[in-house]
Amino acid sequence: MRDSVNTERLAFLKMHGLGNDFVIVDSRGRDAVVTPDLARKLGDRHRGVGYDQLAEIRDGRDSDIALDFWNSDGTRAGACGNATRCVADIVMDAAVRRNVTIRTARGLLSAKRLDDGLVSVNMGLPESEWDAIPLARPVSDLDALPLPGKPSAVGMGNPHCVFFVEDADSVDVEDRGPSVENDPLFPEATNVEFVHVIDRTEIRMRVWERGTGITLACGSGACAAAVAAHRRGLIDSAVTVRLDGGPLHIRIADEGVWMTGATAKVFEAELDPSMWGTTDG
Ligand SMILES: N[C@@H](CCC[C@H](N)C(=O)O)C(=O)O
Repeated sequence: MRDSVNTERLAFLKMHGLGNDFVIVDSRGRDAVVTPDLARKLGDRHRGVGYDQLAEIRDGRDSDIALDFWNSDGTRAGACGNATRCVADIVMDAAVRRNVTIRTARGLLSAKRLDDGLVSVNMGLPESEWDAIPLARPVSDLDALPLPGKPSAVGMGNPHCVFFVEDADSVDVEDRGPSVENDPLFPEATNVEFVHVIDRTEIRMRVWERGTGITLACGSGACAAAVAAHRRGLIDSAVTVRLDGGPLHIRIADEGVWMTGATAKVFEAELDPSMWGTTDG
């Protein structure tokens, strides 16, 4: 056996949801191709393509499609709300449909196109047990974690730590994000949100994403922020989350947390074979 050079070009699509940007690889009808190494290489904004998350589309068994998510540092993510909306957008377009079901590590999600063209996804019910979020140990109150600032912990298929601050715009996210992301209270690390309440239907949020860093928007983070604010009695069940990249509309319902917002295609391209290694020949 010797290594032979991979000559296959890998097609991908670049999309974004409010500036939260994604590389989308369609692996339906074949084995998965994304590895931690490929995810890291592709995620490099200088030597690769650059993205916040990579979404690999897989064949669905009990759903229309399945989705795997990767962060730009090569780690896996259990949920990615904006990438789910972006993929739902193109899958619904291709099938000339207005709804789609998507199997993710988080569970079975459903998405639909609204009359105004925006894509809405039901991100499921928030996790409210410490070991499902997950936290490293039980805490007496998920809305007053034993950390400076007493943030809230919310699981949306991935962990979130939501800080309520006076002014989200004046938080040094790059300074505060990484230490919370890697606090031992979060055995799988965490996404970190800084939020202030504008009124009962509007909040402002900035985010530090686990495995990626500062992003212009985070869909699961917006859901987590709304859930935390609602649990604290600060907002109604429908709220607009004002992110650096634009607004996301969140509605907390009995069947799950709905997230609605814009999606955009950027370009389609093919990855040079040299970028994605060798195969045994
Ligand atoms: N941008 C995403 C969340 C991405 C996953 C996250 N970084 C993690 O590791 O959990 C979204 O729109 O939800």
